[in-house]
Amino acid sequence: MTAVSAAPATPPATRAPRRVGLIGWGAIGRVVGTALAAGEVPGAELTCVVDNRPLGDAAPAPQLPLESALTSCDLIVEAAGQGVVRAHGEEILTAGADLLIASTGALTDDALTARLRAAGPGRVYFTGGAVGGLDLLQAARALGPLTEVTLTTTKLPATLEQPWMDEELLHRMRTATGPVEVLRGSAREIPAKFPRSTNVAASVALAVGDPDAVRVSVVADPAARHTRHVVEASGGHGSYRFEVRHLPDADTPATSQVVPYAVLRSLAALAGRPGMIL
Ligand SMILES: NC(=O)C1=CN([C@@H]2O[C@H](COP(=O)(O)OP(=O)(O)OC[C@H]3O[C@@H](n4cnc5c(N)ncnc54)[C@H](O)[C@@H]3O)[C@@H](O)[C@H]2O)C=CC1
Ligand SMILES: O=C([O-])CC(=O)C(=O)O
Repeated sequence: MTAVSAAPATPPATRAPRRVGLIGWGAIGRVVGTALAAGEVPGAELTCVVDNRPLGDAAPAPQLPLESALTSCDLIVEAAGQGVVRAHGEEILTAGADLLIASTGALTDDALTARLRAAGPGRVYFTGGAVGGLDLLQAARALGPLTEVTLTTTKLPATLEQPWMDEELLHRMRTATGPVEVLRGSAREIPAKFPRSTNVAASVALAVGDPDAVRVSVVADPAARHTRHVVEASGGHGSYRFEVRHLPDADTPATSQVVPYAVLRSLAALAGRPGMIL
């Protein structure tokens, strides 16, 4: 028998860690930034934090203006609001950094979406955030159109109050003793009406490929200890239903506690963690 000489061992591919800049040191950003700084996402390190409030020494990395962050980071995480995506998304991608977006509601603007998808060399990504099943909906869409897509979001009334609401609606929400439908519309309309509370509608729209095809109902419920999102979709090839109930963040109850962990999961995938469910 002839011995087969072993080929020289190939060292595992080593990649430089992703240098992450985090925009927004709020309910999402604090959890994401703290975990990154503690080394909990192998292959990614927190390089800086951008926020329009002075953070003092609250963050575990230097607070920088966005322009400086873009010279030291190759991945920017937006956890600040839809306005940041609108104002800076293209600038970030053009500077060569990848961009992971939490405020998907900004993407109901087709012109902005087209500009972000065309911009580069940085690449744009979206986190699934508070809603599940988006991967499967995106896969199912390849089989044929999804004809009936609905999202029902139920939250505590105070998290849904908006400056455009009239006294009658605010009174109805504040005095509700059970669930009250606050607004119904398409996933193009709703995220602009509740910019901090219904990005999930835009995320579902991104998955099914059409914000006008997703019908959304926003419900205020004074008994909603958990924020609830129910996504239902059907097509010629099957039907789908995903329901999630999340504890809200204690200080920012518009945001569910799970959202920063969804962002961390997205970051792990972008950092190349093996074994991820994609
Ligand atoms: N995709 C999803 O499922 C979800 C998305 N979101 C999005 O994430 C955003 C952030 O959520 P939270 O952390 O709960 O909000 P938050 O209000 O707790 O924190 C936002 C942080 O961003 C900072 N900020 C605001 N505007 C800024 C600007 N122009 N430049 C720099 N910093 C700025 C604020 O000072 C604050 O520190 C929400 O506004 C919402 O659009 C929130 C929850 C779920
Ligand atoms: O955190 C949630 O449950 C959803 C949310 O705020 C959003 O979609 O903007």
